[in-house]
Amino acid sequence: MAEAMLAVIGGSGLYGIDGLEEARWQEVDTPWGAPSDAVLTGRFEGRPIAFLPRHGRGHVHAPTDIPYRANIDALKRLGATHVVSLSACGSFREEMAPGDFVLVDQFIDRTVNREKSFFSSGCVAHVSMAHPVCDVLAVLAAQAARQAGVTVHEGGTYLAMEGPQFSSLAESRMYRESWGADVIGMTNMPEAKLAREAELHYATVAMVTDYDSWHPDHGAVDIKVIGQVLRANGDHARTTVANLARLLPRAGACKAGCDHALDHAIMTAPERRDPALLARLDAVAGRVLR
Ligand SMILES: CSC[C@H]1O[C@H](OP(=O)(O)O)[C@H](O)[C@@H]1O
Ligand SMILES: Nc1ncnc2[nH]cnc12
Repeated sequence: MAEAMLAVIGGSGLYGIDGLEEARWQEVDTPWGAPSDAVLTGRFEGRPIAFLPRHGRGHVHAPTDIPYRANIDALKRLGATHVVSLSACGSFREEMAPGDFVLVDQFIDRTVNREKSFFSSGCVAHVSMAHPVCDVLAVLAAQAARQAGVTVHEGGTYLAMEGPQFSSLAESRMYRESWGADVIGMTNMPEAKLAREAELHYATVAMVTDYDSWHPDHGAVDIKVIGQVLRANGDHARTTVANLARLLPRAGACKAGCDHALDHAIMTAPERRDPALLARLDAVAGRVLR
């Protein structure tokens, strides 16, 4: 089995991490275009780690325009086996309060304007998304966040909306009351789908910044308040990453079978596959295509 390597995708407010040995920002070319930014690589207590700011340094990419495929391909190409997303989110639950972290275990994908798969005509594949999160990685991330002093909620459904505008009050109520969503954000889809196609273990640390717009005592979500919570959360997020890097070597096999998600997924007959598409799939699907 390949040595576990942690990659972190940093969301809003998290554009770098400190304390890496041999730290360097590395440009990575991918067949899917350029990633959001260069990737910060290095070692943490001797263990390899990669960090990619999802919106780019200086927050240049809107949720719709993030190059999700290039990001996942670049991390896989660098040798990552485990990807943790750190993401700001709104909360639909009273008990999931601003400052808390939620280890999401399900997603509802409401995004409509993004490239969602590495596969297409010429190499068709269907992976399972029944259990989109790596249970082993999520448990370790929860432990890492608790060690950092954060209130952690294990399990929750993340609704991914297109954005960039926040939800209306009617949408906020519908997601909360009828759809059973627990948190809301704009970026974890198609990221989680692509990580599964690339056979990466994936988990999300959803950092609650607000109560969206449903809460009678909190009024409408306010970007100024989100910014304040994100700044206050910065140290918790960075300590969680450091703790997780220490815990990761303990990761074993997961129930979702993340690292062999493509075992029976490709439908297109070998002789009918498009060589140009196969070439683009070298990193994400090389294990089953070689
Ligand atoms: C800054 S609030 C809205 C913005 O923050 C979240 O991004 P990320 O998941 O990268 O932390 C949310 O999804 C929106 O893109
Ligand atoms: N309420 C909210 N809706 C969507 N994305 C968010 N990111 C942080 N808070 C959010």
